[in-house]
Amino acid sequence: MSDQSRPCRTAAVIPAAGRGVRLGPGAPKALRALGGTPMLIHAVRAMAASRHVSLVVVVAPPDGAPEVRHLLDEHALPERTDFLVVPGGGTRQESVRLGLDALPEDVAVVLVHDAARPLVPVDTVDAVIEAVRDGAPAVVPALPLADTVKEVEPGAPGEPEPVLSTPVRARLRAVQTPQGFDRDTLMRAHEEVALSGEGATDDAGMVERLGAPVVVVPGHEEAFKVTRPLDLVLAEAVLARRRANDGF
Ligand SMILES: Nc1ccn([C@@H]2O[C@H](COP(=O)(O)OP(=O)(O)OP(=O)(O)O)[C@@H](O)[C@H]2O)c(=O)n1
Ligand SMILES: C[C@](O)(CO)[C@H](O)COP(=O)(O)O
Repeated sequence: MSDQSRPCRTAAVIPAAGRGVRLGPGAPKALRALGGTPMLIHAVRAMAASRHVSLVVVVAPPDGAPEVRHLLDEHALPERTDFLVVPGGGTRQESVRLGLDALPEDVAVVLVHDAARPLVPVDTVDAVIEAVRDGAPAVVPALPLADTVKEVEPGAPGEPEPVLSTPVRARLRAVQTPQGFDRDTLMRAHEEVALSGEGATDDAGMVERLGAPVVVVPGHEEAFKVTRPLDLVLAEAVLARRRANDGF
């Protein structure tokens, strides 16, 4: 294959099909408002803010693809980026797989980014892409932990749980998204390492099971996941601070 015909585009797959049970009753989490705009639109803009990302695939709630397409059409998004919408599945792993299936052949680098991390800064996105382009098959942004972590023997809800061990905190990282991959490696992981039940909690973990190397680059405090109601309070505050700073 000549250099010119080699696949080279970078695409972002955004799983957005979750219900957001931990956030409480309401619309699917990705469609809930943050600063008056659906969380999903923030996440899409965060990916499209990278000049390297030329395609964004949004994985919508299973029965919500037309609504998501409509949302993308009615919000201002960069013209240089293409957008696709596909319906998602019952687990995050299934939703990511459905997004990967929609990628055109010329995509060589794939980011997988939670719609639930709407405020990731573009520098973090670019750092992940650069590490993949430099040759790492799988890259995760991550931060050191503030809390000490215990491994426990899970018990009944509300019952004391015996502690099994205390991992050395300095060796632990809390991982975020976007996670970046060489496309072939990620496809192979989803084909060979698909896990049943709840599936894998992140894509890099599936690549690890293949035996392929995964590296960590610095994450960002503002790339946190909106999971519980307090996270939404923090996200609103971060957004308000950004908007105030942009005003000056
Ligand atoms: N079947 C699913 C489940 C999750 N996700 C996506 O995976 C990301 C991370 O998941 P999480 O924050 O756990 O979202 P939910 O599954 O919606 O949350 P909950 O477990 O509280 O219902 C989210 O962007 C979510 O939309 C998905 O695309 N398809
Ligand atoms: C992919 C992820 O955001 C990395 O921290 C996380 O594992 C998603 O987990 P969830 O079970 O979907 O909340």
